[in-house]
Amino acid sequence: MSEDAVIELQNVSRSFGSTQAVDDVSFSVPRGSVFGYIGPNGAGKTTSMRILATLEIPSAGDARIEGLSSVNDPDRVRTRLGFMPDAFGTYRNTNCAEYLDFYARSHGLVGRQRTARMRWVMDFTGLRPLADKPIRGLSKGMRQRLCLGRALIHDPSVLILDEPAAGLDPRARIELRKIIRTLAADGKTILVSSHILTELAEMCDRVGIIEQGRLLATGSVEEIRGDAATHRHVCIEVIGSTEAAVDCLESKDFVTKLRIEGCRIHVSMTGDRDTQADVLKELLDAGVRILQYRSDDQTLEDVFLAVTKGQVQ
Ligand SMILES: Nc1ncnc2c1ncn2[C@@H]1O[C@H](COP(=O)(O)OP(=O)(O)OP(=O)(O)O)[C@@H](O)[C@H]1O
Repeated sequence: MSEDAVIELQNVSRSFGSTQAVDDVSFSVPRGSVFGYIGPNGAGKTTSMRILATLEIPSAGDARIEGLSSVNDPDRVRTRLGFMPDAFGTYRNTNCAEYLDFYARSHGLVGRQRTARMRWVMDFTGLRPLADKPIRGLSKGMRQRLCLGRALIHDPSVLILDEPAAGLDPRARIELRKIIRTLAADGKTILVSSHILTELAEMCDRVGIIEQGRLLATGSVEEIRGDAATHRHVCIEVIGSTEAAVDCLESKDFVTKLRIEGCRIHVSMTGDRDTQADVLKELLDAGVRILQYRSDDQTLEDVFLAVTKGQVQ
């Protein structure tokens, strides 16, 4: 296990008949951080999360939670792990308090310990006013909170949350984001999947992009933005005439487009971060006086579209 890796997939593969749901995926998540798992429908997110959560056996590779194998040591893994599935079944006449109490008992919590834990979860998730409400009467947002409460009831150190923001309104999403950050600040290690890419950008320390079972990129949002781009957009503001800068830029065949706006030049080019840095050096060497040289930022959606091919299986 790599040092400090609390959640770890090691060359995990899983196939269902001819479908390769997860194909040699490896990544690790250090303690107290949030890792976002992004991918289109059918990419393999749920399958890999279920493998970590001891609910699925990989065809190859291993999944580890705090160094324990989800495959060989599932009982011990379950004590440390809270899993929030993308869909959860409930008994419709059960109320929130009964539901949480059932899971608290299943985890072996007794007496004052169980009462204290129930109280904490109700307060943390904001469910206390709804304690006596039957689950069938809960809104989508409140059901998600209940499901998160269930995952938290035994105070696990690791959380795996499969699409927790799906179907939530904007306010509920913001609240969920805050809850996840609070849990991470409290030392919990969290793996969260989503289609809502901008959500993950703000909530995650690192992200992984998966498509057709293969992990295409991992890193901080900034790193992925930089590495994924094969097209770069730069805005250069010069002092005085733009002529020398334009001459220099036009001599480069990787520069695909120039647009001049007063003393600003908007440049599109093919290449990586090194290319972008080389252009700055060449402009300075050519005597161009540069006031500003900045990337026109890519959104996480742009990155996602650049990295994935839109293939589904
Ligand atoms: N039990 C199963 N039997 C057969 N095929 C399965 C099974 N579970 C998953 N698959 C297939 O494996 C692939 C990956 O599915 P998975 O649910 O892991 O993707 P996902 O990224 O979570 O997708 P979504 O965002 O739509 O939930 C899909 O092609 C799916 O149809």
